[in-house]
Amino acid sequence: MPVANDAPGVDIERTDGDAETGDLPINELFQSLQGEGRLAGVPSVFVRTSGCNLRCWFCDSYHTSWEPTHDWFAVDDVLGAIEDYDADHVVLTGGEPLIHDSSEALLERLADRGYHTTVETNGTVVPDAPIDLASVSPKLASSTPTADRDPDGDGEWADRHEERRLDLDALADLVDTYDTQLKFVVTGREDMAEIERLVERLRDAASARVRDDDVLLMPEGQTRDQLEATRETVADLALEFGYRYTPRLHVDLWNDAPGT
Ligand SMILES: C[S@@+](CC[C@H](N)C(=O)[O-])C[C@H]1O[C@@H](n2cnc3c(N)ncnc32)[C@H](O)[C@@H]1O
Ligand SMILES: Nc1nc2[nH]cc(C(=O)O)c2c(=O)[nH]1
Ligand code: SF4
Ligand SMILES: [Mg+2]
Repeated sequence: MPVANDAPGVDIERTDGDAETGDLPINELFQSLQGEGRLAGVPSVFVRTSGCNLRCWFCDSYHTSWEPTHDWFAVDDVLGAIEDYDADHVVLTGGEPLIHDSSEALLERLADRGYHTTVETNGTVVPDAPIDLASVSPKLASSTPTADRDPDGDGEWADRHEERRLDLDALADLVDTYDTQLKFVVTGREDMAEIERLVERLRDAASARVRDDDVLLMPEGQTRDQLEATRETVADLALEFGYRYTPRLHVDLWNDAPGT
């Protein structure tokens, strides 16, 4: 449900608020099967915040990054909307959910209520909040919106994206603080050298162990047709390098329609 257009099944009051008031900019809130990662297939409520500190050219949530749309909601009301569903798992995603301080308040409240929480994050921000699974997707060089790939113009985000996309200290902190999966969007074999180097550096920097099966390769693709073109290559790379493959179930099932 893009909450900016009437959201089916969710009846919460918009506020006039902003970050100052402790509200959250919400792009959509819906129930689906977790499509990615270790918990793929688990029914979950998804809370998608709006706004991101990066601009991946392939972002499948364009309306939270390149062209953000949202309404503001009080954390209590977001919690109420989640509780309207019969679910044990909540996935907080975006955009980049951890750029909002109020995401921490929401995570605290969800933990108090006994929900299992997954946070989908690009790994550049370390929160101070309880999280059951940190689903960290560090961004590779192949994500950078160079002029030829900028969906929105002439590459004006390329430098900022490049400067911000990897923060080894933040990644090590996340790995040391939370149960973490590292979920790389793979566009082709060219990405593997960077993944191997990053995993090695992270193993040196972090105290916690990073197992090969904590490293997930996810094919790039926003549509079934695009995935069709990348998934077999990426599955073969997972076999070759000994990492885990993750499907994108929601794309296979529903072609990544809004609210899925
Ligand atoms: C939209 S992001 C939101 C969370 C956070 N900003 C991040 O990037 O991890 C959710 C997940 O979708 C992945 N993703 C985004 N666009 C994709 C695409 N075109 N193909 C495959 N995965 C994609 C991201 O890497 C991340 O794992
Ligand atoms: N079904 C489904 N699973 C997902 N896992 C991570 C998602 C995300 O956008 O962060 C996502 C999503 O958008 N839909
Ligand atoms: S970090 Fe996540 S939300 Fe931000 S642009 Fe990249 S994929 Fe989209
Ligand atoms: Mg998604």
